[in-house]
This record gives sequence, structure tokens and C-alpha cells, in this order.
Amino acid sequence: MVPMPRPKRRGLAPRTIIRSDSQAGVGILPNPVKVHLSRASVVTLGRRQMRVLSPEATQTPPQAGGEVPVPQQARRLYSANVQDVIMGRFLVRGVLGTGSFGTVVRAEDKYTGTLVAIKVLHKDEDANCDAGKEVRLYRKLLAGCNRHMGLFAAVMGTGIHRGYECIIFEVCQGTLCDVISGRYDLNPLPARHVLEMSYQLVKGVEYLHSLGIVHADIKPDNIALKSCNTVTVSWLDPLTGFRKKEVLVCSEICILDLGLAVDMNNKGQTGAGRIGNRAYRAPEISFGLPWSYGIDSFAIGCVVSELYMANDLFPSTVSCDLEHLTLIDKIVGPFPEEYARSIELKCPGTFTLDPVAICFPPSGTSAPAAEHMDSMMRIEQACPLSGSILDVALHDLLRNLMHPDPSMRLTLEAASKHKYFDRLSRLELQ
Ligand SMILES: Nc1ncnc2c1ncn2[C@@H]1O[C@H](COP(=O)(O)OP(=O)(O)OP(=O)(O)O)[C@@H](O)[C@H]1O
Repeated sequence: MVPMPRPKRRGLAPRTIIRSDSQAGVGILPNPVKVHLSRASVVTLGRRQMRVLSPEATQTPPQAGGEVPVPQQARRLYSANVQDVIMGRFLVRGVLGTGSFGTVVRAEDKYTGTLVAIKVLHKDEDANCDAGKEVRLYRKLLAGCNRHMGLFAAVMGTGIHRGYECIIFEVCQGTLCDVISGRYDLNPLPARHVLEMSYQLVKGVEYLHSLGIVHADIKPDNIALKSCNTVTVSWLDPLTGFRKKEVLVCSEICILDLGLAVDMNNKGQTGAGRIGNRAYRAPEISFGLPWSYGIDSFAIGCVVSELYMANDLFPSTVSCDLEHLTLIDKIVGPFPEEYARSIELKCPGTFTLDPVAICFPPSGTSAPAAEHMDSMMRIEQACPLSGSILDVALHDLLRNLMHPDPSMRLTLEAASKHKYFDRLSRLELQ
């Protein structure tokens, strides 16, 4: 049976918490701005406006019979119709996903029968700027003709369809989000697959860094599987004995979506503004500080932890930056004292210093205590990463990838040489 696309695990809720750029540089928001989103709204994030889709606009509920439904007509979004022909050549077969910048459809080349993924970028001035950037970054990757290119979905061409900019990609099958959420019933992944996928992820993004590009949106939704083919094996569960289990035939992955990527060659090696998904966001971004390549290391640490645990690292119910930072402190912290002092100087009211801890709930907050109750319970129940990651070498790698202080965080070049990867024997990427 063809698995149905699931809504992204971390899709934005109808009432989503967003901080506008006016707060950048003055630290985190104690009381986040709550914005009621209509079906498709434009909000200011960082220095640009960005389309945010409400769940109704992004979810495509499964239909009986395995057919992929197409999204309803939405303003400025490409409305995919099965049998639509893109650029006079590609027959639309279904929708693979819809994101902030585009609708990605599976399509068949009517001349060769080849299946491709076409990202049809939303039609608005801002998104089209990003289209140009995304294409330029992919061209930069291609120009390198580097062997790491296999770790990115190959770009097969670009074009315009009914005024929408399109990028044609190699089609991949499913994402790590599907794997972690249990859609393919692959959990727990064999340790070997966690190792191989982690290594590819580290090497792929390390390659981006070597070109001066920060991906800035590493999350399980943006890592695809090259193939979802599985075999059934007999698996010895220490508690219940032998049972049948599905295992991927091949652990090859593919990094998607350079839509938010930042070319640091033009930026003096630091970026600014809020970027990426909170669940994978490095603390310096939430503090409103300049950030750099380390934000990808942090996000990769989160993704690898989730692959290993087959579960979220930070709960998707986290309601504000301060709660997220408190969880970082508890799960992969503590924040080093010197770093906390330097943040407190720049963003007063973020830390208490004796002992060092994030101020959560913020002192003097106007929100009634009841509003913080769920957050406090989540924080109390969170356990340090060492409680969940039993493999000592992997735990060490993750602690260093997710070091709360970016100046002490492992670079991906160093990560690729970490002792956890010593046990790789046959990966060609070495
Ligand atoms: N080459 C591909 N093969 C298969 N599925 C793909 C491919 N590219 C994208 N997708 C699917 O489409 C979804 C949206 O694509 P993408 O992330 O590029 O769009 P976006 O608008 O930039 O999204 P975001 O909001 O995450 O920035 C992905 O999460 C993935 O599920």
C-alpha cells in the first residue's frame, strides 16, 4: 500500500506564537506575541516577510484507494490538479508536500516516464526572491561537482508554469519526519542506520559549510529517504522475544530545501534574525544574537537524537522561547556560567545568576500562573539526554553538537571525525 503523506509534525497551529523582528537584539520575549492566522497569512520573521500557512491550507487528508489528494485553491498558491501538465511536459501525479515557500508535486515526464518532484513556488514577490536564491544555491552546489552532491536532491531544471517559478528535483521517498513519527513502522531504527544517516547528514551539511552556506532549516521534514523499500527481519526483543520487524533496505538520505539557506560569503560570517523551526533552533537565535554555522550543528544534534529515540527531543507543545531555552538547559545544558553572564548583560532578565538558570516563568510576568502550569510540568518531566541515549560515544557527539554556547559547539568538520563514526567501515563517503 502506498503510504499517505502526513501533515508535518511541527506544522504551525492556528494560533501560532511569533516574535517580530522589532525585538531582535533585545533578547527573548517573555510574553510571546500571539497572532491569529487565517488560511494563509504573511508575517514578519527576521528581515523579511514570510508566508505562513494555517494547517487547513497545508493538510491534505488521505483518501481511500491510495490516491494523493490535491490542496484546495488558495490565494497565490499553485493549485495542483492531477493531470495538470507543468511546462508542457510534466504530468502532475500528486502532492508531496506544501511548505512556506512552495507546493511540491510528484510529476511524470510524459516523454521519458521519469518521475520527478517539482517545487512550484508560491506566487508573491517575496517568495520569488527566495526562488532565485534557492536556485542560485543549488547551482553553486552543482558547480562543485563534488561527490557529496548525492546527499542533496539533484536539481534537474527550472522553469515557469503559469507564472509560478518551478524547480525540478530528483524525487525522494518519505522524510525522516515520517520515520520518526512511526509512519513506516521502522522504529526503533537499527543502530547501524542511525549511524549511517547521521554520518551522511554531517558530511552533507559540512559540504554546504565548506561552500560558505548555512542550511538554517535542518529538521526531519527536510531530510528525505532515497528509497523506502524495506525487508522483514526477525528481531529479538529482549522483553518479548522474537518478532517480525520492517527494516529499510538502504539508509541513504538526501538533504532538501535550501529555501532558508544563507550564503555567508555575503554576510561577514554571521547571520542575524530568527530563522528555522523552534524545535531545532539553537539558543543564540532565540537570544536574538548573531549566529553562524553552529546553528546547523545544533539542529543536526536534535535530528540525530530524535532518530535514535524515535521521539521528539523538545516537545512540540513548547509555548515560548523561554520555555524552549529552559528545556535546552535541562536536556543538553547547563549553560556555562560565563556565557550566561554575557547573555544577561545583553538581554537583562534572561538568566538568574546564582545559581545560573533561565528565568522561567519570567519574573514580573503578567500571565497568570495557570498559563505556565503546563510548561512547568513539561520542564519538570524532561530528563537529561544521557537518560535516553545509552550509547556513550553517540551521547558525547550529541552533547558537543548541541553545546548551548556556540563558541564551544562542535563544527561539522570535527563532528565527522568523532569517535562515534569510527565504527563505520564501508561508507563510501569517508
Ligand atoms: N525532492 C523531493 N522528493 C520528495 N519529496 C519532496 C522533495 N522535495 C520536497 N519534498 C516534500 O515537500 C515538502 C516541502 O518541500 P520544501 O521543504 O522544499 O518546501 P518549503 O516551502 O521550502 O518548506 P518549509 O516550510 O519547510 O521551508 C518537504 O517537507 C517534503 O516532504
